[in-house]
Amino acid sequence: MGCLGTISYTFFLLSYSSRNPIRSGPEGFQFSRALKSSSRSMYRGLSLRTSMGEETAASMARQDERPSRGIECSVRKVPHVLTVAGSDSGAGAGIQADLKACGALGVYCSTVITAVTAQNTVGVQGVHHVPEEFVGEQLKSVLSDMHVDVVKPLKAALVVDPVMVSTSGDVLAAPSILSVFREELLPMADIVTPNLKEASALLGGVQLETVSDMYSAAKSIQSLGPRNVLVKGGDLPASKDAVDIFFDGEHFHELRASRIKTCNTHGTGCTLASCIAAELAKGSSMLPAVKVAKRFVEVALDYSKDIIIGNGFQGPFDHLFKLSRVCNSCKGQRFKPSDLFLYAVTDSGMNKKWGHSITDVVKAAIEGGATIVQLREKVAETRDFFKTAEECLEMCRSYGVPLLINDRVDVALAIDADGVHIGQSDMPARVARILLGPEKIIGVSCKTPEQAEQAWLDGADYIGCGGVFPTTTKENNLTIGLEGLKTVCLASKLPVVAIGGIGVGNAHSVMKIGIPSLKGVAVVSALFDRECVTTATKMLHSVLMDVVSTPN
Ligand SMILES: Cc1ncc(COP(=O)(O)OP(=O)(O)O)c(N)n1
Ligand SMILES: Cc1nc(C(=O)O)sc1CCOP(=O)(O)O
Ligand SMILES: [Mg+2]
Repeated sequence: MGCLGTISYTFFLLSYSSRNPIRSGPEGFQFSRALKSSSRSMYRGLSLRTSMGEETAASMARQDERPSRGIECSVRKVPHVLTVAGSDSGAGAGIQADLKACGALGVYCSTVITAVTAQNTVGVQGVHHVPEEFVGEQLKSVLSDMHVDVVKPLKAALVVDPVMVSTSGDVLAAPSILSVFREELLPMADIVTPNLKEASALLGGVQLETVSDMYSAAKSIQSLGPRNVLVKGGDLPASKDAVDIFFDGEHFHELRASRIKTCNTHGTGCTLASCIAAELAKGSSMLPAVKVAKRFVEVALDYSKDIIIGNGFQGPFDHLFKLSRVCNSCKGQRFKPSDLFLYAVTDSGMNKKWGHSITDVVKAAIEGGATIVQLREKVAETRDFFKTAEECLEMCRSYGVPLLINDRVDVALAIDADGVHIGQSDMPARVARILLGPEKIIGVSCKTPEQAEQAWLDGADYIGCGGVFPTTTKENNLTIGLEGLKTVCLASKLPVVAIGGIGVGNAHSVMKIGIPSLKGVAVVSALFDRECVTTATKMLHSVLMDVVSTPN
């Protein structure tokens, strides 16, 4: 593919309030003027509303003037990215990548199209530029309607993805674009995300061949004006990992991801920049946004490494790698969040104390109302654990109750259990997902919103959140309290089960926090450190039923 002339860069303009940002970005050299005038007017609009007081009141009044849609509804703000970019008919990059990446990260994305390309996995066959005035018109349409949802804009941010040389080495920009980047865009940017070739071009053609060169490049590019720089080292020769260098003007961060062996890398740059914008839209600060974005791309590539779409050298990947799994669960074939309602976690020490066999306590818990069982054997020999797990699986299957294995992905695989529960120091959830495949249930212990976000990205099905109360069952366990539980439940995109010191005396207070993602409680001693496990489980079940059947 040759130089595409006007398909010369993509940039994203992002302005946001704490919950409701707007991002936009143009693609095309001829578009820079339209962009500049549009962005100037956007900034004017924003600064008006930023000044609070009368202007904010006026903005809110305008919202109140919105025509009724005929339904009573409470207002819920949605993080909102506006992207201004070109269309890719092959749907791996450009606007299509932005839409998919934002959708996958739970962010609304509106679009202004600057060019329409005819392209596929082989290359770009044609480009049709949208006239500058019409690009401006699209911008105006979106912003004049949707800006009213931005009640408290705090600042504007600009993410610049300098699309000049693609990962496949295609030259996408005329040399003249360089001065536009250096003089106009970079000084405005909050972050710029060049790959190695683009970084080299921005710096007048310097050779970038080592990680140490990338550090110097990040520093030099930052001196051109952007607040943050991410030099992407995906093309670094002889590098085992995909190394990127992030520089915020003061500190460097070397971000590493495993290098996925796949040809399906078309659109990784667009996707990374979209994900950064989406995370910023959700209120993240820059470095965490970059980390989530990098991880998203790594996981998406891994999920898509074997897919075949098109006959060319560089295929697209599946941004919505979650979709097939969501659909499966809709069909009820695998995990149901309601299974977390009364989650029984076994303990061999307690069984020994009461002279119970593990199969007996699992049966007793299920007969008392347990909706899912986890075998948590911390001291058993592998051979014994395997045998016990096989017996318990047979028991659980006969009742239609899922059986998960604590920590031991190997044992889960060996007996074909329904899934695993893993903690922050166990096998990484993304690796467990790869080993177990898309159908098995994976739960991850999380104490913070960041861990919950990561669990979601890693392909987990639910999170276990605790310790809600102090417990003697797990040594040195940090207690996060009901407040900590609330914070994680509010942030989690996955269903949550609360754990730690929960029993008949306090289960009510846990479930009453009333956050929809909280689906139940996971319990060890209140079920198994008892003479009669069935009675103990029935009592807890009845407390939980009271909560769900009592109106607020
Ligand atoms: C449902 C549930 N939530 C949390 C945990 C704790 O898992 P982890 O942090 O890995 O600690 P151990 O259980 O392995 O000691 C859990 N097991 N189940
Ligand atoms: C296994 C476990 N994980 C926890 C966490 O906080 O992640 S607390 C815990 C022990 C829960 O036992 P009990 O119900 O007896 O308090
Ligand atoms: Mg564990």
